[in-house]
Amino acid sequence: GGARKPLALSSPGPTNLLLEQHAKFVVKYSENKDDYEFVMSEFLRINGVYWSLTALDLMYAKEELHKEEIMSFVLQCYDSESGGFSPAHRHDPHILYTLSAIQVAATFDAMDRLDQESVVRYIQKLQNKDGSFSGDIMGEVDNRFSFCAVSCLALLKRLDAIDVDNAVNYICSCLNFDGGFGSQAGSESHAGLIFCCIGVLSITQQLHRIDADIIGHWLCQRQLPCGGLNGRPEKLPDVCYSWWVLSSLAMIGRLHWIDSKDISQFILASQDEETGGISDRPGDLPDPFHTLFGLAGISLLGNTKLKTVNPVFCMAQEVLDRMGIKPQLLE
Ligand SMILES: COc1ccc(S(=O)(=O)N2Cc3cc(-c4ccc(C=O)o4)ccc3N(Cc3cncn3C)C[C@H]2Cc2ccc(O)cc2)cc1
Ligand SMILES: [Zn+2]
Repeated sequence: GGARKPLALSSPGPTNLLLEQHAKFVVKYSENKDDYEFVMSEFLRINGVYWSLTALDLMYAKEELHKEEIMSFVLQCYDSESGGFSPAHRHDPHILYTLSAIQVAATFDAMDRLDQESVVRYIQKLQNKDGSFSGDIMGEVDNRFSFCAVSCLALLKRLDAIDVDNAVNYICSCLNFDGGFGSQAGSESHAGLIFCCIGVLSITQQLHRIDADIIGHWLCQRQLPCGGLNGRPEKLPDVCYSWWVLSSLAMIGRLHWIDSKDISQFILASQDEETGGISDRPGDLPDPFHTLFGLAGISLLGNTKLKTVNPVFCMAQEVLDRMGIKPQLLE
């Protein structure tokens, strides 16, 4: 009980961006296929490919990975019976992995390798009568899956394949009194779900359905004395929340409301000087997931050593420009 003591940064840690070391960390992580963690993390493998590839792309280093090798891995995850993608060969398909597969193909400009019509049908079948989306045939409903579905279809240029109005109405039915969104109607507000719901409204050009000042206020309250951002009140700061909060603020045109110097310092202090990579907070072990979202957050805050990142898709902006995809952003 009682307010947690603010996370005192033991040492300010690294204050400059260790780009070369992060590129090495990400490449090395995806190469050591034998160790225990790598095998045990098979359930997230294709997501790990998206996190690693996008982190490298933002650092102008995506050539470090072999396009053909990765695209053949992605296609091994394709389940031709359902039209969906699994995390690794012979696992069950899920909308989370289908989004990662499409994001990797888009980044490599290899969308023509995908059986696009079947993927569209897979996503179509996941929409429920109330407009919400399930993640797979097990039927669990979550606004994360609405974001995945709408993002996939936007990248496939096939938003016409679902009932967009019903999907938007379901999202709006989940708006909480504090201006935030949770996983389902009535769920507690959470920064990651606010990102997903604002992302759906941005892609469907419906951002006028929310009050940017009220949500912007809730998002700025996520910043702690140590500079880092948390995902909900009373939680510890975490680098990946800097992405969910900053990208949400960017979509609603309120990014200038947050103290960008302090949050940059928190992300830079979460870098690992020995191994490279970024962890969830200073002193913890780095991983590709937090490395991507830390770099994407720093890019959003204007660091020009990194490519411009699109706040909705968390991919290099140049990829969306090449594909002519323009989600709505409030000024
Ligand atoms: C180490 O424990 C976990 C817990 C959840 C997951 S997850 O896949 O459900 N997921 C993404 C996630 C990934 C990692 C991670 C470690 C090594 C790698 C290799 O690339 O990636 C670590 C954490 C993590 N989480 C959990 C988390 C992050 N910050 C706080 N927590 C509790 C997020 C979780 C959910 C998720 C978020 C975004 C997304 O695009 C996909 C999944 C993965 C590992
Ligand atoms: Zn995290």
